[in-house]
Amino acid sequence: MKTPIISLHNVRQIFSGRQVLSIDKLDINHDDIIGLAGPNGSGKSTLLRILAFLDAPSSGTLSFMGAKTSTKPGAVHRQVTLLVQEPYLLKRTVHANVAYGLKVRKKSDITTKVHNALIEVGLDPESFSSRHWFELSGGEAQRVALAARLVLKPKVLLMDEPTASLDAKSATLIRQAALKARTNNGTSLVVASHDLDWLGKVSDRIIHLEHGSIVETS
Ligand SMILES: Nc1ncnc2c1ncn2[C@@H]1O[C@H](COP(=O)(O)OP(=O)(O)OP(=O)(O)O)[C@@H](O)[C@H]1O
Repeated sequence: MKTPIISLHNVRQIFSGRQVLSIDKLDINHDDIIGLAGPNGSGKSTLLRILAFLDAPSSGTLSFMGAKTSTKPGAVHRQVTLLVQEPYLLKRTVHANVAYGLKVRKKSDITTKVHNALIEVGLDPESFSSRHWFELSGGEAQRVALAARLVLKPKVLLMDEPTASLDAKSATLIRQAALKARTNNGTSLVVASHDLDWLGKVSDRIIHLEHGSIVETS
């Protein structure tokens, strides 16, 4: 069995003296698609931020590819990415948004890669590449933000409520793009959502959180 990409052991998160997360063990393996379900305040976003190495837990250990780490080293930074519920877009065109990470990493064939990433999320490159951030609907902006992450072919993509306030068609397109990322690039996914029907269609297993603890895995 391969080393998990991310492992959590006895992780606790305490905010203002209150424990909001308590996970004894959780492994994110290669090719996993894990759903996170649970009521408001059950700890889904808190867990995603820890898995993204954005917040260090109050206690417990966190490993990336078998090596213990609490901070976000450069290698992790490039390979683990979190798509938040209301993603920030650069105040530029769609093309510039999706190309940004590729330029920072000095990648080649940027135009082709941006073109393909937009197709993956169901946005026609001809009509969307030159549009500005303010000319997009909420669902389109969400998909541009997803394209900007998928184009970097991360090892792990974490998504917090990616379909909240989206219509059924956009939700389906996001699901298809997530599944394609695993098939084409071997990306593992962890997705928090209140839409259990959508989550069931995309996930291999669903972890149910309540009061910060895993109460069921289905
Ligand atoms: N920075 C913070 N400081 C203090 N408390 C926090 C902080 N962030 C989250 N919390 C608390 O931690 C608990 C878990 O919050 P979290 O956002 O992880 O839940 P969630 O399952 O993602 O909820 P939702 O479904 O509403 O998005 C909540 O009680 C919340 O109030």
